[in-house]
Amino acid sequence: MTQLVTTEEMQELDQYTMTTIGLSEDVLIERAALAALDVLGAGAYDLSNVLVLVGLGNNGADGIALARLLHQLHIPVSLQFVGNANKAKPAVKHQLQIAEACGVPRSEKSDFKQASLIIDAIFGTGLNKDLPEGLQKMVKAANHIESTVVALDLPTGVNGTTGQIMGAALKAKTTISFGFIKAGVTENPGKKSAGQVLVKDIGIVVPEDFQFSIKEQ
Ligand SMILES: NC(=O)C1=CN([C@@H]2O[C@H](COP(=O)(O)OP(=O)(O)OC[C@H]3O[C@@H](n4cnc5c(N)ncnc54)[C@H](O)[C@@H]3O)[C@@H](O)[C@H]2O)[C@H](O)CC1
Ligand SMILES: [K+]
Repeated sequence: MTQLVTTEEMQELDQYTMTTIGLSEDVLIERAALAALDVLGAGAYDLSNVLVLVGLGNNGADGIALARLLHQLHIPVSLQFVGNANKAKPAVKHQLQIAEACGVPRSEKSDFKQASLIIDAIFGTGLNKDLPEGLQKMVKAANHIESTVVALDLPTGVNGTTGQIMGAALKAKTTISFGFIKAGVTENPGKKSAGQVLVKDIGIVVPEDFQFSIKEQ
């Protein structure tokens, strides 16, 4: 049986786990990164030159933590910020500090064609409007050269609740859903962007009396 969630429900469960249960944001980010590493390590992906694209929110924090884990395993990886890193959330800046201390390489403007695998850690459940023009162009360029993309939590550009495309959406080979599968990757057009959808437990706790809006399938 699969329980689907809306992005609002996922955010509520994230908050409950952090504020009521007391699992810290950094622990959830680390578990998300370890869960993604588990998928990447299963042998189905070319890890010869991994490019991690990171946004300014916690989806980006997941990506930076994953880049650090890959680097520590001597896998060739580089981090590229999408957006102004100075405007990033504290959790992102903290992960960046750790990654830099571990020597994770940064790239300003990567050549997607050189990457054997792109990790999409730009937007997750926090996407709340159409992608900025510049990012839409980048997404269309990456889709055009058919880069292999693994999306963390949601493919960037897909509305996690409705499955609508917010201007443009990265086309992923695999989407690694943290905690629960978001409804948006089960409905077209979002479903077409998500590729194979996996779900990985990262320790999210559901309150006894929590009412899911989507019936379990
Ligand atoms: N919340 C948690 O405890 C955990 C979340 N995890 C991961 O984090 C994302 C959700 O993170 P959040 O910071 O809420 O949002 P995003 O990273 O998806 O988005 C970043 C940020 O960007 C702003 N924004 C939204 N839409 C746009 C837009 N079109 N243009 C520009 N900027 C935009 C908005 O302010 C967002 O906050 C979740 O998917 C998980 O991957 C951890 O895995 C676990 C803990
Ligand atoms: K993403």
